[in-house]
Amino acid sequence: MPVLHNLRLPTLIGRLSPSHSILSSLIFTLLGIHLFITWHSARQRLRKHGEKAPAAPSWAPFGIDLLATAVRRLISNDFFTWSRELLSVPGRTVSISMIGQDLLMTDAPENIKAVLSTHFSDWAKGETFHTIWEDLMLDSIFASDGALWHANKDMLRTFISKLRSTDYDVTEKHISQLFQNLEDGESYDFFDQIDRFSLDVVTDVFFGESAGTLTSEKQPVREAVEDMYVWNTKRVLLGNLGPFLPGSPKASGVMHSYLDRVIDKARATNEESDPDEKSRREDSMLGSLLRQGLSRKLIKDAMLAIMLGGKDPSSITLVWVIYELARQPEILVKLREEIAHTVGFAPLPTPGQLKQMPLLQNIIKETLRLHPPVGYNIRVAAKDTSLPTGGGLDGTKPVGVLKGTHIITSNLGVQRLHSSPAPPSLPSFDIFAPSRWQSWTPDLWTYLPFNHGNRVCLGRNFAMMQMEYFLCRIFQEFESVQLMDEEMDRKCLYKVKGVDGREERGEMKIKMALNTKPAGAVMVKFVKTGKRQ
Ligand code: HEM
Repeated sequence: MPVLHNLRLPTLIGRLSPSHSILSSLIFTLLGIHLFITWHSARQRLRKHGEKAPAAPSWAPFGIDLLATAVRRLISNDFFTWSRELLSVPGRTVSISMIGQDLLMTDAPENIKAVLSTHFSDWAKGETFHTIWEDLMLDSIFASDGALWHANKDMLRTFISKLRSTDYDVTEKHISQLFQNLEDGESYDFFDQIDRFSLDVVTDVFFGESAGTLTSEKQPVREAVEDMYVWNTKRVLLGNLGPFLPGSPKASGVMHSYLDRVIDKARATNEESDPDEKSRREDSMLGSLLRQGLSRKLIKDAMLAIMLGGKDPSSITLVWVIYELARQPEILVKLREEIAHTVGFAPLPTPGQLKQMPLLQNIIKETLRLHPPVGYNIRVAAKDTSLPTGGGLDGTKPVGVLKGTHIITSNLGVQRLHSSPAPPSLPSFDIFAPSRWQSWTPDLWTYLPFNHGNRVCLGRNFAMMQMEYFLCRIFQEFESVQLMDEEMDRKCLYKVKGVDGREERGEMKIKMALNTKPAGAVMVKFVKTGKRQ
């Protein structure tokens, strides 16, 4: 080693024999020819399908600067603003070249439609995504393609798509627990509470046994899921290099031992003392899968789909509803009037009554528009293909896409930037205004919180029922909700630089960790009737 260390490269080359020099020149020439042919044939293949999308500006070799910016903006919860800046090009589609890989990003409705629907079979979740998320998702529906995805979908659809009357009873049981947690006049991190509520409900409904997080101090499962969301989202940004970074074996272990415990308990507790409870357990998804004699692995795939799909997105939507209503209390006053007229404050709402509450429906629609929990989707091209628009100088030509190229479609972007100009009577698309829905119907592909196409959310009816029921119940119980701005400020959640350079309170930032959610704790205090503070 010390000998080699003392040799400089020119000295080393000078000492090579003539036959070695010829050989190395030959190798370099062949390598150069190979690279040229690969580049040329890729260009030809690309041209067959369309033009290039404009490139995101970059100055460093191999787009290292873009990677650094992506990671920095991700960590500072500023990814949405960055993606918006990048997408302000005529065709709303950019090509981002980082560490030797091309990534496309788009919020053009035509392109989103092509990826999710009209060219569905050209796109997949892909092997990279599967490998990165395997420690959390196994082979569940969220990480599978092709025949495996079809099998997962057929299995889950039976259980998720139809609502049962007992779902309301289970929801009510956990709402009562949540109210007990909230009514002591303290302030709470609302996401923490609502996320526990959602997990307890979905596990109770689909596994026949609640995770019981609303009543426990420690939250190992939720913390493990969050750890994996945050770390794996960063790995996803590295594209094909992401799988080379380690996963989170500890967090994954916590998750899997929880699932094992639930399965073992469900197998063991066939002799339930309460006959109603016993039959509800047997009717649950887990009860049914166990009766079918499916392998533990397949059962876990299904349980993970329920836990991941059923917990975060509904919790995120509800925390944004509460955040927005606390900032616009006049909307909450109107909502309570609607509740008073339709249900009253004492009886439990029926499914029919919930559907007859236009303001409640519009509040949910508007929240899902402004704050979609699945703000971005990622896919990879399964073959050479094209996107209908975004290529060429004016951004109107089809974009050619080579097999293996990843694409990020931005639901957040398209839902805040309607393709046609907003009528002057409508508020800006960046503002929370449920009233816009009284006179506005978006085009199909500009509003897709549950996605459209083949991979549309299987749990959307369940989610809508949960959110409608929850919001009606909480505002039957509580008259108002206050944002604890000072507590949030202390945690430095959403400070921005004001005009005079001093920090002031801005909009809550958006954190991207698989899903898109408030970057900081939404600290709230709920106030009961007659207890206004
Ligand atoms: C506000 C609540 C919800 C929103 C906004 C939402 C949104 C979405 C979106 C955008 C997708 C597509 C993801 C992708 O293509 O990668 C999806 C898929 C899915 N969702 Fe939801 N979801 C919600 C609630 C739920 C609930 C409560 C469940 C189950 C109980 C659920 C189960 C699923 C499943 C199983 C899929 C996979 C569909 C497939 O890949 O074929 N979701 N959801």
